Amino acid sequence: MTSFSPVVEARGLRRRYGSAQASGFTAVRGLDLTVRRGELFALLGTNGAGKTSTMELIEGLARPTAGTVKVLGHDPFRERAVLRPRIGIMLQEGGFPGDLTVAETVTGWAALASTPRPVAQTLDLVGLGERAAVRVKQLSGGEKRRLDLAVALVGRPEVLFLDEPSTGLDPQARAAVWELVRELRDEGTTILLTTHYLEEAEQLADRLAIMHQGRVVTGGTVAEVIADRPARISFELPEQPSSSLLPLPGTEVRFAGRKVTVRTTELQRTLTELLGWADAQGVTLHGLDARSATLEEAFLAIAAEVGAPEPDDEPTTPARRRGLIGAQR
Ligand SMILES: Nc1ncnc2c1ncn2[C@@H]1O[C@H](COP(=O)(O)OP(=O)(O)OP(=O)(O)O)[C@@H](O)[C@H]1O
Repeated sequence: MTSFSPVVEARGLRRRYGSAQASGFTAVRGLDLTVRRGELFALLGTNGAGKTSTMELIEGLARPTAGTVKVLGHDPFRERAVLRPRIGIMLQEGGFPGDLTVAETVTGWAALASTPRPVAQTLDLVGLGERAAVRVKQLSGGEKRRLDLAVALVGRPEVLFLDEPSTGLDPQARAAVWELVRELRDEGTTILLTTHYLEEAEQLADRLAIMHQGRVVTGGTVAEVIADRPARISFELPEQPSSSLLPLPGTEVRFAGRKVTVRTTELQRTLTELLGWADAQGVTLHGLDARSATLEEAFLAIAAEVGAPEPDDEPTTPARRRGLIGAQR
């Protein structure tokens, strides 16, 4: 495998729970995903979109119903023993024995690695240094989450899989986890994480994909994902305007009293036209604000646009028709 080969490459992945009959459910429906060496890739999606089901296939914890997945050039399910020392996995629930202490738990996992981090250093990294002697069953929810992260990190993995790493953490602990994840990426670790926090993806991800109903609906950098979404300009006029007064072709203009909101896919051009109009009219645009779409707006629009789940054999969604699927580069 060359340094240009992807670290994770999934093609046409499918995962079906239960039987092939009507009682079964296909949670992953032909998913393509590429994670490059050294990048931090975030997998986002609505509840039940299939993120965890996908992660488990990539982690080698389950076998795909169809399609292929390679991690560091290996089949993660069949070549688990080869991959195990090179990857770190943080599951949604670590489920470690409650009677062991924090230090004993991490020491046990360190023993499986060829060049582990020192246990004390690992616990300090995740903010559990003071809790080393505490039994796992006595940890708070947030502390358990940090123990899950410590176990994933202790083997100095080349690739780190983090399933909702900051869920259940208070804002301070979440910021600390983000900082740690950033440091690990900067040291060269490839990271694939799932999250419900769009801010987390915006802050951390080099690239991301948004899943819905078992498929990747859109992907790319944050800027690429939001590029298709209309930007918004808002301002207030001194008196209630009439729509004919605002010559802004190709935009959607809404009036609420004196307040005006303009949605446009060409922010610079519309803003130039608007300012030219205001200048010519001698009008002051109070509280003028112009901003690109946010990731949250893109996410909500995707969730709203894609309709009810299709039958398994019907691979057509509005998003697929728009050519968005597989857009991640
Ligand atoms: N063991 C199972 N048997 C049957 N269906 C399952 C099983 N596990 C998951 N599912 C279903 O597969 C779908 C995808 O679940 P998954 O946990 O992968 O989604 P997710 O994107 O991780 O969701 P969340 O954001 O809520 O954690 C859901 O509809 C879920 O009910």
